[in-house]
Amino acid sequence: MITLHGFAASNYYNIIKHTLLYKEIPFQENLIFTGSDELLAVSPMGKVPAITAADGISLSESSVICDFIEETYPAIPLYPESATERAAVRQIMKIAELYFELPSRRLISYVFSGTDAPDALKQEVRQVLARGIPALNRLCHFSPWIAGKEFTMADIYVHYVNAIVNVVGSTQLDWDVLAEIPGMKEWSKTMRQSDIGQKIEADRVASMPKFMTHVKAQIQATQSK
Ligand SMILES: N[C@@H](CCC(=O)N[C@@H](CS)C(=O)NCC(=O)O)C(=O)O
Repeated sequence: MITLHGFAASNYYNIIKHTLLYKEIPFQENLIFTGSDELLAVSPMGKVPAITAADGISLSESSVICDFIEETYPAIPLYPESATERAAVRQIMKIAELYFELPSRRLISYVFSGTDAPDALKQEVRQVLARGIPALNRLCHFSPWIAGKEFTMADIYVHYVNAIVNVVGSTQLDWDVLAEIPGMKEWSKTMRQSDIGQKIEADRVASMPKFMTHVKAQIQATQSK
């Protein structure tokens, strides 16, 4: 059975969890926070998520894990059959990661600590998001799914990317970023209201107290160095 390592407050973790649930693949969850040797043993960069597959091999990096899961468990597919359409799905995922998730993530420590990020940093983040928005506008269909008629890995991926974009936009940038992409908010609502979306959100909310205790301990440890 697959073991999913990490914690339910992580949006990347939830990409993999949603994928496993959607594809009806049995798995167990192993709660590990960042900064532990246990995590380094399964994730060379010490990042969440990681999985240990049925054959004992461990993998990290969410897009790599997504591809591995798809190739190993093709019965309920999350990528189209045609190579061109598969690439289009991956293009949406990559652009969302590079120009939506990663710039927003630069402000996440300020969200957790409840402090205001420096203006220069906010400006840098705004500039990248401002290029990501028209790119996603060009690529996303919402007809009804993000890449078109079929529900794909891009729907799962972008939904959890948006979790970070949303919280950073509202608390640090005073910017409703998703409202800039017509159709995105309605599609987000559908994703949130799905059975799996609701289960993952409930698990995330339940995990928050333990996670915040861990984050505060990390902040204190950094400050006392
Ligand atoms: N590129 C990685 C990013 C994963 C990531 O940044 N995970 C966060 C948790 S949401 C993490 O482990 N942060 C700790 C760190 O960056 O050291 C992936 O796609 O899986």
